[in-house]
Amino acid sequence: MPLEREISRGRLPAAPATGTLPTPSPSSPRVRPGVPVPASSAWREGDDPGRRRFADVGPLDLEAGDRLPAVTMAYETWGTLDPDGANAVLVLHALTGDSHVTGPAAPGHRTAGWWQDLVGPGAPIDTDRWYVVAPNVLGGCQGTTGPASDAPDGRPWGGRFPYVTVRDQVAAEIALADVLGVDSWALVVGASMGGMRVLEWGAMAPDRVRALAAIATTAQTSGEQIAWAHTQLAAIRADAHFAGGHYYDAADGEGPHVGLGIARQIAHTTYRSTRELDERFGRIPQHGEQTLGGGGRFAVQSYLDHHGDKLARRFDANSYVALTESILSHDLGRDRGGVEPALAEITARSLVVAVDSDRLYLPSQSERIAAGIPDATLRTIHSDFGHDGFLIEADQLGPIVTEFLAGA
Ligand SMILES: CC(=O)SCCNC(=O)CCNC(=O)[C@H](O)C(C)(C)COP(=O)(O)OP(=O)(O)OC[C@H]1O[C@@H](n2cnc3c(N)ncnc32)[C@H](O)[C@@H]1OP(=O)(O)O
Ligand SMILES: N[C@@H](CCO)C(=O)O
Repeated sequence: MPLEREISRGRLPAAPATGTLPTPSPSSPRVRPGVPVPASSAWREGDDPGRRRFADVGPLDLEAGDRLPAVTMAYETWGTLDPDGANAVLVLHALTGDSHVTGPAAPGHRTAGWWQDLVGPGAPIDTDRWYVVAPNVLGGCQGTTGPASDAPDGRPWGGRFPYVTVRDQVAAEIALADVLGVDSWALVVGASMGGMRVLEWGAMAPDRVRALAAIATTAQTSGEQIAWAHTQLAAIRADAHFAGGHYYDAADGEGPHVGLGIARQIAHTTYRSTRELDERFGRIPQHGEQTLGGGGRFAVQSYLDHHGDKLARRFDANSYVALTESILSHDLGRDRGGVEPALAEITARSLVVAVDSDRLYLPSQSERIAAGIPDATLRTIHSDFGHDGFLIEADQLGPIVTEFLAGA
């Protein structure tokens, strides 16, 4: 995709005075733990694209020592599970993604699927062939148990939500696979934070992952990645409306939208490349704004304001904190003798994809993964857009995934 120079002309609408925080509101009939969902009951894309399903997967003992007494997983499926169960594909979303991988915007999903060009009928992950499952991550805010869910006392967990690790998130996804009756996945695929879970799937359940694809990710969160995350967490926690995570019942109805927006702005800068920000925006003033002593913004400031505001309207700050902390915890080598020994134990046929301009999840981190997994192929996407290349460069990622799946 060519680098565009288009600058939005519009000013943003004012941020809402009161919060409209998304809260999990499971409304579909629940799947009971241990009761497989018959393939024939899986809803087909187009039937009701906004309808998530929910599975109660029971209690979860967490790595850091706490216990979630009840976990609900929200998920969507496309396609039909073959009678032999051999065609199941698990798609794992990144930090602020959700289960809506593909399909049109619909109630509960304000936008079309985030991997629309990669997953769907006739797409590289062809839902006419594959039974695709996409859960919302543990700790998230799109239907799966997270900080906005009710604790046993009937009030939202809020700041009391326990620390969850990437391994806890995968443990919850393994429990979901049990509920769905999927014994082994033909492919587990994800990028960024989703890629961390992909690797943990390969390490935690090697007999249940026949192939994996880890995209724009790392086997171990680095010091620099922790540093970027730290300032994002600090921005949220410094917002007086955060109140230690106990803001759902705030008397003034306010949430920490400002802090969350700033966190997103920091993050979004790391998601894009130096070259893009310089060539696309450079020093151009935002349309109609005076930057030299006039209190106005450069276009890139307006762009970041836009992305910060947009996330603050659709995401829960407590989930952002919980998921960011899970990223901090990520270390495939923890209690496994180190990263290389852990990678060496992964038996799945593996695809590792780097984005060459990614300055957050560095190509060298993908190289390390590919060098460590015995049966791994490394491919590189060439992009002007940095880390977000995994979302933008479907025309490159698609053929790579198609080729990899051809060997399935
Ligand atoms: C698995 C997952 O990660 S799911 C989550 C994926 N979704 C997100 O991350 C949401 C945030 N969005 C993004 O990160 C990106 O938009 C992507 C990766 C989805 C797509 O990237 P691009 O197509 O390059 O979009 P880009 O970064 O240019 O953003 C476009 C937006 O910026 C706005 N914009 C561009 N320039 C300016 C400006 N000067 N001032 C204000 N707004 C601006 C556009 O109007 C557009 O707004 P809209 O998205 O509300 O329509
Ligand atoms: N845009 C992606 C980047 C993180 O990988 C997200 O928000 O999840």
